[in-house]
Amino acid sequence: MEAALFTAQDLACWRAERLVFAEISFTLAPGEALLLTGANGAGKSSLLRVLAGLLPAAEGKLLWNNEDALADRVTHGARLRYLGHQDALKPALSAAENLGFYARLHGGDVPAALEALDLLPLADLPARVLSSGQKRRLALARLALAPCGLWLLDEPTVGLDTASVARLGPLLAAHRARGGMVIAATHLPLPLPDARELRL
Ligand SMILES: Nc1ncnc2c1ncn2[C@@H]1O[C@H](COP(=O)(O)OP(=O)(O)OP(=O)(O)O)[C@@H](O)[C@H]1O
Repeated sequence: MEAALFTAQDLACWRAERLVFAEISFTLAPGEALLLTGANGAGKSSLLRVLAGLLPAAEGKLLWNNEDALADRVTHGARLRYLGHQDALKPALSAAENLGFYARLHGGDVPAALEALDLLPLADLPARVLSSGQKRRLALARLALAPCGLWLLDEPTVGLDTASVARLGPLLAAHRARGGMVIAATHLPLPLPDARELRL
């Protein structure tokens, strides 16, 4: 078995003076995937934000290669892609322009990333006219831009039709095949074979 690359040790999180979760620990090796499941309000989104370094943990540690993952937050931010509930799109920019913004941040080829989510026919439309499923696909197209170590995905398939969920399969598989890790919060089935489950 490969050595752990990303490790969470005894994480706890408070929100609005309520303990949302405690004693959350896991390890992920290159290529592995973890599904976060649990009832509404169990803390899946909060945990993803903690793992992204966007929300401070009340307790616990995050390690990358056995070193403090958050010692340098810019480095941590650069090795992951975080996709929250919101699609983070500028309504007035076209689909291609929205993705171009992320391509300038992360690198990668915009037409190829649009193609990966079957969005080329919509490339020139302003994001405001896209349907909710098309907007979600455009958010997901950021994953197809440039490789990175860890994908943190919050309900990635909400609003997607069956064909679009299927398109996500090869994207996730290619990321894992090159050693990328995935942590996804979901209430829906995801094309992530052999993923472990962490129930909150
Ligand atoms: N910004 C916030 N301020 C205060 N409390 C919050 C905030 N965001 C979330 N919470 C609370 O933290 C708890 C966990 O919320 P979170 O969104 O992490 O759950 P979740 O498991 O992702 O839920 P869902 O399945 O509904 O998406 C909830 O009780 C929620 O009310």
